[in-house]
Amino acid sequence: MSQEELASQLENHFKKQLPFVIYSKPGAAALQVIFQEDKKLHTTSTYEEEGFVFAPFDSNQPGILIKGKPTEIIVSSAAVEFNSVEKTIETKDADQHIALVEKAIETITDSDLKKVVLSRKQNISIEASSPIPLFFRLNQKYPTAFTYLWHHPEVGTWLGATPETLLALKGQRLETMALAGTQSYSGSTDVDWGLKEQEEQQMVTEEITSKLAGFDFKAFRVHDRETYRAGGLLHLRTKITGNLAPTENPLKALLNALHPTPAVCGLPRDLAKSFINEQESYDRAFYTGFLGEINQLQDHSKRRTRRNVENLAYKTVKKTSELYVNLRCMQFKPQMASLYVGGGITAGSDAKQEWQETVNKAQTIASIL
Ligand SMILES: C=C(O[C@H]1C=CC=C(C(=O)O)[C@@H]1O)C(=O)O
Repeated sequence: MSQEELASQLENHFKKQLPFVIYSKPGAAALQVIFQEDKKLHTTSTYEEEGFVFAPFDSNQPGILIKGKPTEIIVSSAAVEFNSVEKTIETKDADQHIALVEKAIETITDSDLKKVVLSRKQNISIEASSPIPLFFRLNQKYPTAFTYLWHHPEVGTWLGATPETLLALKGQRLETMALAGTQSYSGSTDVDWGLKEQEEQQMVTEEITSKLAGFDFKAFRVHDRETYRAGGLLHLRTKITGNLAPTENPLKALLNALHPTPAVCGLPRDLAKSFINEQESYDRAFYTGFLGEINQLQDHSKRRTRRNVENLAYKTVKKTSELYVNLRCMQFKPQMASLYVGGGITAGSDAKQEWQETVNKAQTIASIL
């Protein structure tokens, strides 16, 4: 299918105000799309259905579900090259954000709070009246991210290019990651990291590992820390993997343990949540929530080759869920985009630098507008 044909199918669906999601997994050549043919709002709190879930930051709220299996689409015609421009984003929120960060640093010094992720929302006037061209640009610009466009008439329209996997569960195999610490990318991933970033990321790794300690894993492994490039930014990342013993609805239990991670909330989780709810002056909605496929039956059989014909005997279909943290995202309204950005605050934070980090993060998504 050509990009024009796919874009026109999406435009039709969007004009009829029917729900849909289109997305691309990190590094994948194909796009995945699910069209819902009525306007119903399906929610899930059990995460047992098959479909695509879009869940808010507030873990007491259910996820929105688009039911079913995605259709895989390989776009045949080459995408039109989009020359992104550096958007100058107004900085009128700087004082407010810096004051908030300073308050957090004080609270961290005087209480048991160790880390809190503070964020802001920034509205920008845009020319676009449809989000569909924006999705194609995002997908072209960030091929190694999970890029998506999600729409439900009762909820809204969201787009993003996130570098962070919340969890992937393929059969019994779990993969997750501790992603934190940020610096700008300037041509090399061979960089030094400051103590603040290293400690901040270490806290995330330790917390995720301890949240998973209550599960019965075989071959549990905390991998070596690495520098990971996400567009114009670099992060510190530690992958964490293991084979989970069979249990009833492991996805729900894992979500309870992991969401929201200290990469988007803080430590201890309850204190960080209270600080966010009391001090951030806006509703995060789906920013720092999670999204992705749940309970998809996928064929994980090995390919048939002349040398391993016998593998056909081991055709394995596994229940697969792949969820991402909703970062580097925006809410789309005609002529108006709301960008959401944040960063982890610790005792070692510098308030002005934390502000600048949110400005740099906003570029990821602002550059396609
Ligand atoms: C909260 C965000 O990023 C998180 C993920 C990676 C690095 C982060 C940091 O360095 O602060 C944040 O924890 C965001 O992009 O809005």
